[in-house]
Amino acid sequence: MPSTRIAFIGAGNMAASLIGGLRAQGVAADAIRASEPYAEQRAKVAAEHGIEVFADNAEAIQGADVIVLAVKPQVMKAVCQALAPSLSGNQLIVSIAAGITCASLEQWLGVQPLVRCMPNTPALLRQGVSGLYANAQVSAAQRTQAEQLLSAVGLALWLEQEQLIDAVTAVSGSGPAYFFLLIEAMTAAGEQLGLPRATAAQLTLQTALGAARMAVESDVDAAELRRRVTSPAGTTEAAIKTFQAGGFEKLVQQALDAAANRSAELAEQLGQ
Ligand SMILES: NC(=O)C1=CN([C@@H]2O[C@H](COP(=O)(O)OP(=O)(O)OC[C@H]3O[C@@H](n4cnc5c(N)ncnc54)[C@H](O)[C@@H]3O)[C@@H](O)[C@H]2O)C=CC1
Ligand SMILES: O=C(O)[C@@H]1CCC=N1
Repeated sequence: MPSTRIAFIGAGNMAASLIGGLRAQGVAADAIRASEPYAEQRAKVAAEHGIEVFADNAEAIQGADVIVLAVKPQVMKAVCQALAPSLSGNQLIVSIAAGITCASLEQWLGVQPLVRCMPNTPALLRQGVSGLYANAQVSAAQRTQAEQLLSAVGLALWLEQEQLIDAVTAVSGSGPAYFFLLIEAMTAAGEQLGLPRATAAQLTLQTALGAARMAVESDVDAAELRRRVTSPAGTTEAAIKTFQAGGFEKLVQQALDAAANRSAELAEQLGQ
């Protein structure tokens, strides 16, 4: 993104991941600014990425083509309302907040080109995935800018309907935590079976990595890969039958429904 100037409002985990991805792609430090109320966090992000980090949000957005809203959903209204008078009409706003709709952002900021998106924490390793939705004010050039921003840290997938952001949040936004939970549970179970904890952890982690890479790189789907591990009347079948007897698929659906519902609920609670 050679000539695009980007300002991040909030320099926490997700902003730092995005900034790291942009810098790794060769975006110049002086093309990126950020704002952050905590002095310690300002110093950390400035030192790590070589960018200027301001205490004042309005100062950070001066001259920016793209403004990334990376604060928690609960403070978004106050942040936007305070920022609104400092915006110039055609700056592209990219919000990464869970459960904050374009309608709310338009209400707080005025009508602006807006991209609402949902990234995830593997962005830190440039292995993230994001769903993006653009409102009608976003130009083709701004769509490209938003896509380049999110592509710097992983895959970026456009959505035709804003509502689908709730589903993206449930699948991939929160998704890393589900895999971490499985890693925690498998490590603990391996330890219960007598393995030293460190060995159980290594076996689990390398298996997760190997399985994910196989699923990504193979030309057959996950169901077929699973079938190939599962010998008739063997050990895998014994484990899979146990998962399924406990309602595994139904539980996963219920969990993702809960996440999507919470995203919609946040929009209700924090909106307008
Ligand atoms: N953590 C995750 O897995 C994901 C988070 N998100 C969204 O990203 C957003 C940020 O989340 P995180 O980076 O995890 O949180 P975080 O708490 O690490 O970062 C938020 C930052 O905003 C700063 N901040 C607070 N008040 C501010 C203000 N008035 N002006 C400017 N900055 C202010 C905080 O000091 C903090 O550094 C949230 O809206 C969340 O919904 C989206 C996808 C995944
Ligand atoms: O838990 C959350 O609300 C945020 C959004 C997706 C991941 N973390």
